[in-house]
Amino acid sequence: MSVDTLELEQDVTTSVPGDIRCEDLVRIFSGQGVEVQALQGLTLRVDAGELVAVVGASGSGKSTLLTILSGLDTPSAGSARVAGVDLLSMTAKQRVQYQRHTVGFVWQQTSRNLVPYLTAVENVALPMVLARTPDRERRATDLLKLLDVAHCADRTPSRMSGGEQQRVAVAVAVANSPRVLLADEPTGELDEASSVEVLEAMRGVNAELGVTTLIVTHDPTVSDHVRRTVQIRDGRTSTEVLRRTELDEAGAERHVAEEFAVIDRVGRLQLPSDYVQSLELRDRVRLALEADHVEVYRDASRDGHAVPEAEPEEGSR
Ligand SMILES: Nc1ncnc2c1ncn2[C@@H]1O[C@H](COP(=O)(O)OP(=O)(O)OP(=O)(O)O)[C@@H](O)[C@H]1O
Repeated sequence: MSVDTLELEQDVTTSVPGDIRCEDLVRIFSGQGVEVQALQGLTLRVDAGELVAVVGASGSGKSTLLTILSGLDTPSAGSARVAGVDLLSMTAKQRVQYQRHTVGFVWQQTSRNLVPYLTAVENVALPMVLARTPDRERRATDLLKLLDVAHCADRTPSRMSGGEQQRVAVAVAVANSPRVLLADEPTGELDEASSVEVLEAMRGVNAELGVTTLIVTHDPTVSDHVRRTVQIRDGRTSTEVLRRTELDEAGAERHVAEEFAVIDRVGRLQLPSDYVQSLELRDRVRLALEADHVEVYRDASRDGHAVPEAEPEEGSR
């Protein structure tokens, strides 16, 4: 389905760069004398209209980040802004507005996304009833078509597959034209084929509606469906994989994926653990600044070798 058949209320022209901006985000959970630092200075920027996946091992802080971005939890320190809204200083009333209009969510549990006794079209129309959006049924029908689940319009969730339920859930999440769509493990309960359908449907919604989309998952295959994948490790963004398509000499398309380390505002970066392990780096490393790159060396003094002298800086005595 093309965009012109779906009336868009999304005004992407008013979007400013950096629809999601988290800086030095910290979330500490404390209880029974134990403190857990779920987020340890996380920095993340997602521009308007981008589709980004956040991946990471269990316990790395993905859900904590998403719960904060959805306005259900507040960070202990740092800053978090979504579509210009400061999540640390929202009033209760602003929070309701934020959750109703600025962000849409898709949760892992299909049962959490849909009302079981309503049909698909009624589920999609429901958030629009609360927002008093006109022409609800037509928009709901158009969204179901966009998500390729028009055939489910009159079915209740129990008569749909898991993948169909999640695609209807995406339609519900974007019903009120949010600026940002957040999804927490949207394919967590699905088989591989259904997961691909849901991820492709989310990609379609991102492309057609221009809604900034963040998918949080532990499924590394999500990288095949998005152009940017951010890896969280120990409550911090560590690396990013950017994918692009280029033409080779014969004019054939090929997909290229490049991995980058994330560097924060003050210059901190985390080396990939396989680099650290393969060179047995620990405690400290020696850095050398070259014309267009930085070199990282194992601390030779630990190995009992003489430490090579650093080159004197030009102009120094
Ligand atoms: N309410 C809470 N109270 C105490 N600790 C918590 C709470 N929520 C999360 N944590 C801890 O914070 C850390 C990060 O948890 P989080 O759920 O964000 O990770 P995750 O990457 O989403 O993991 P998973 O993929 O298993 O869902 C974990 O060590 C977790 O045990």
